[in-house]
Amino acid sequence: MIELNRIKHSFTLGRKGNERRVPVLHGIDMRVGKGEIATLVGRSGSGKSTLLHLIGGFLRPTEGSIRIGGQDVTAFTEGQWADFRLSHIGFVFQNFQLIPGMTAYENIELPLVLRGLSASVRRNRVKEAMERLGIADYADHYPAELSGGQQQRVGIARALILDPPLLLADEPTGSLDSENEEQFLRLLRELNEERGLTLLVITHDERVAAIGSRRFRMEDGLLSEIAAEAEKEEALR
Ligand SMILES: Nc1ncnc2c1ncn2[C@@H]1O[C@H](COP(=O)(O)OP(=O)(O)OP(=O)(O)O)[C@@H](O)[C@H]1O
Repeated sequence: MIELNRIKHSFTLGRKGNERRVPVLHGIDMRVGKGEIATLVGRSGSGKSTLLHLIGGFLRPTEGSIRIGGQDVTAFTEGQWADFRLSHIGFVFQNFQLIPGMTAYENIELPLVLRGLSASVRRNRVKEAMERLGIADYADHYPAELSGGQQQRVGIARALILDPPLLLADEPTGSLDSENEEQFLRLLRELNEERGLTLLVITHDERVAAIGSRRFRMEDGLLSEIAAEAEKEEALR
């Protein structure tokens, strides 16, 4: 589902004429198969979010290539990325990124509007998603009128309303208490089992990292697989 080949990324800092390049990712190879749950840990500033933004098409790699769902997306234009994201990738962030001037219902409906679906199809799908996530009573609430856990569920409903095969999450439980975190992890596992949803989750939290069938670590812009390391140590014993 995700295939990264020799990915390098540098940011350019400073004023024009006096720029300097700051290398952040130094050659990343990563394969995540369909239906896998991948988790990514690593110190602050190690390059985790940069990697996620590359996979989501918000940044372009300085070198290397990216395939998602078998498609080479490396040279996609902005327009191609916008279409591709809508149908292939859902995003969940720590601070939920809901649109404050829209109700919970309208936030979840937005991807369906962008997709040009009819009002009756939209109504049925949003209703079903809200019931599934236990937020049907909050349809008319604005984000500021919802708890953190409820906002997170609205964010997930919006991310998955078009049934994308891949969900990318950046510190999704960072603002949740432990009860909401547990509910959220249960939901991710269910979605993975029921729909074969592929997940890539960045986290600082060991409990979240533990749901990964594939566990990766970023260290100074280099990626390694944790389970593979443990197996290697086992083999050397
Ligand atoms: N737009 C940008 N311009 C310049 N440098 C950037 C930019 N975005 C990130 N960086 C730098 O790239 C490095 C990696 O940042 P990144 O956000 O990927 O780290 P992270 O591992 O996700 O950290 P955290 O866990 O704190 O979110 C950092 O040194 C950061 O300062």
